Amino acid sequence: MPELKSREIERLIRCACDARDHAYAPHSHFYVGAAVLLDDGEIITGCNVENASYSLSLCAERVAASAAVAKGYRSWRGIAIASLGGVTPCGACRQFLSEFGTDLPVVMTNVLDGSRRIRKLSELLPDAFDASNLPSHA
Ligand SMILES: O=c1ccn([C@H]2C[C@H](O)[C@@H](CO)O2)c(=O)[nH]1
Ligand SMILES: [Zn+2]
Repeated sequence: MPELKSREIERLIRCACDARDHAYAPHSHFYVGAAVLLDDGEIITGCNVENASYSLSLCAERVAASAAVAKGYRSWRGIAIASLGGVTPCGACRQFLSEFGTDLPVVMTNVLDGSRRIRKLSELLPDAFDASNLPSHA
């Protein structure tokens, strides 16, 4: 994928794997890390944060994305997700991420063997709901 250089992908994956070490997942025991690459090369990470009231749990992707926004960064070059099996983001996260760009490259890594798949967010969520669907949109 032209937008990300291979050394950037490796760095992003490493950060997502490191963030996964902080995952708080005492209920599912499914540990996930995510890392967002910013335009200036900085990387911001997140992990899943579960709750005894299950539906309050936060996915790693949304934690990382929100942390980036909270630091003032809304323009990203890519996101990596590290998990057992290299899972794809859930539907809620696809929608959440699409707010900030449908072209975003999503790197999904299996922590067991380092294998990865890369897809554009628009491939994972075609025809996303966006602001143009709102009545207030000009
Ligand atoms: O892409 C994914 C898929 C799942 N999870 C989390 C949510 C929950 O804490 C646990 C099990 O679904 O994994 C993520 O963080 N990202
Ligand atoms: Zn999710």
